[in-house]
Amino acid sequence: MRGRRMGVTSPCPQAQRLRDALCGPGFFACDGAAGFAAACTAVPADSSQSSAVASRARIGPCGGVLQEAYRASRQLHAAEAALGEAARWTQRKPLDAPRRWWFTVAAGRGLPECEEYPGVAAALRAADALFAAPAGALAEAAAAALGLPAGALRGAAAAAMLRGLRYRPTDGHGLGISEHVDFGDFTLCHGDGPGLEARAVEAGVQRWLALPPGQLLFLAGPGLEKKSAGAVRAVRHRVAAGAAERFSFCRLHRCGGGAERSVVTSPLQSLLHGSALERTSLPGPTISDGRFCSLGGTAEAPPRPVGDAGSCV
Ligand SMILES: O=C(O)CCC(=O)C(=O)O
Ligand SMILES: [Fe+2]
Repeated sequence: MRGRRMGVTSPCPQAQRLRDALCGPGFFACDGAAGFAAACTAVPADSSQSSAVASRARIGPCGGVLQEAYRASRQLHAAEAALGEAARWTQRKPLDAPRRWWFTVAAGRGLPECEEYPGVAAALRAADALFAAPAGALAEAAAAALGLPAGALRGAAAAAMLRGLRYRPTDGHGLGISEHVDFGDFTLCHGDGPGLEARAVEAGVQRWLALPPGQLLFLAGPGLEKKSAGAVRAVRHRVAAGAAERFSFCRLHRCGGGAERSVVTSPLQSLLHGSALERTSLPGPTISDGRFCSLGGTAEAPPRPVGDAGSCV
């Protein structure tokens, strides 16, 4: 069933590319989603800097909402860490010797409000909305590209939960999160440093592929696998232990959190493409706005090399 075509008639090149990525690896980098375009990956972590400064450098100075969200996440995690077992907003795993901590932003769940952590809740809600916009566009585009009934993935962007994760630095042994698939239709991830790895199968050989930090990454989930009758496979992924503290955001879509409602999404402002993954000869889609076929010329835009910081310093 894997790679089976799903009854799409004359797909536009971008929809074709999206379908190839979904039915192939199931994961890809989304380059150019509004608010994520400025994320920089070129500045390597400098061991002479504090991890917070190094992380900021990797996110880039022009990340806007995202940069504020990472600042808020660091602030919340630091405050919670100081509380130890009395922490109220974060969970941790493993319980006895935690390697990662996370808090959740979702409908019906509280966030630390103003007096306690000034600006934190607002920054995290803004981050949630930042992820929701490309999620809505991707849900529509993926349904169309796969030939699923219109609206098959509608509501996924709203029924979501955003996790703000922190990984402690390690001696490089073990894993921050062991191998798993997420729940829901798909996950969008963004990390401030390396660590996230996806299982890729090339020529029948499986290997762990390091996914680039500082980029918005799409990972197919079991919901999409089921809805596509196995044409798309949920992506197995894990987080490798790293020498630097790592922060990330992951938004899981249609995962039972939040109310089902249709969302009106703003179009993606420029390109999404799989540049980082193309380096590894895995296909990645070139996607423009929620309709995908409307900007035909952009499909030919050359891939941006990994680590190209663009206008960011
Ligand atoms: O931190 C990451 O980049 C991935 C986290 C993850 O896989 C998860 O929370 O399910
Ligand atoms: Fe995950």
